[in-house]
Amino acid sequence: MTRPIVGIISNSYLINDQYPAHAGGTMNSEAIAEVSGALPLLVPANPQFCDVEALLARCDGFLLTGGRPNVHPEEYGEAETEAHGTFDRDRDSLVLPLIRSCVERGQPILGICRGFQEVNVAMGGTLHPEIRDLPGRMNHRMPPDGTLEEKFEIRHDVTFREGGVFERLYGQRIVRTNTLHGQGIKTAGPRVVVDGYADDGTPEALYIAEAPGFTLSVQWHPEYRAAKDPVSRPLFEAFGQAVADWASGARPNTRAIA
Ligand SMILES: N[C@@H](CCC(=O)NCCCC(=O)O)C(=O)O
Repeated sequence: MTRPIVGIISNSYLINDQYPAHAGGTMNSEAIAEVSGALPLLVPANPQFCDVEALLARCDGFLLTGGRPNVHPEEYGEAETEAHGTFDRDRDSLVLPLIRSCVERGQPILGICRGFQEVNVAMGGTLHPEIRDLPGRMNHRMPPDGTLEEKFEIRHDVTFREGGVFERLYGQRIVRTNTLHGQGIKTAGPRVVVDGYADDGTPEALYIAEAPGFTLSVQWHPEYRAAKDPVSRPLFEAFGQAVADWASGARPNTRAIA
């Protein structure tokens, strides 16, 4: 049987500070291939090379990966400041409409870190430029000079809403996760259900209310040690099931939900 195809949203890099490239972390491909059971296909995140319609037709679901550049504040109606850091306007212009189409059609998406923030912005929410500057918040950024193990170290609890989707997925209300981000959700979009929080109040898990398909997204990085980590594995397995269903031709009844 052919495997379902998951489009992995890439990031733009300069190799050796010179050669422009689209790249995706190997751990994303590993999680999709080995835990979700799908074929990972790297998507150049730039509307110059691919359009939403073609992606929706070719892929069975999308992994909205993490990424250093932040979603541009104009996408949520705010002016750019120095605190907003660097951007990737090409990724913004491809991925935000792609998310809205997937939500409407019921085509599966799994958002991670920047991808989690993109889902909120695509659905009408806003972001804080730097959450560690907010009173009572911890620093959620990775140590700048650490090893990979230190950067992806498990650092805080996430508590899920009682009886919510994530509690049902994990069979428990509290899990422990890594954390590698500077921004965070300020206001949730009208249909964005924040289903889990860190102890300092930072939104960590969400889904889209009344979406016909899989929309679970997380602020942490489940792609790290996805096959072994007990918090990562169930999420990638559930996403794999959703993309397999989509690939088999199963379509959610969007009319009943609208
Ligand atoms: N830029 C956003 C999202 C953070 C994020 O996705 N981090 C992953 C970094 C992966 C990499 O190093 O390329 C924020 O800071 O909140």
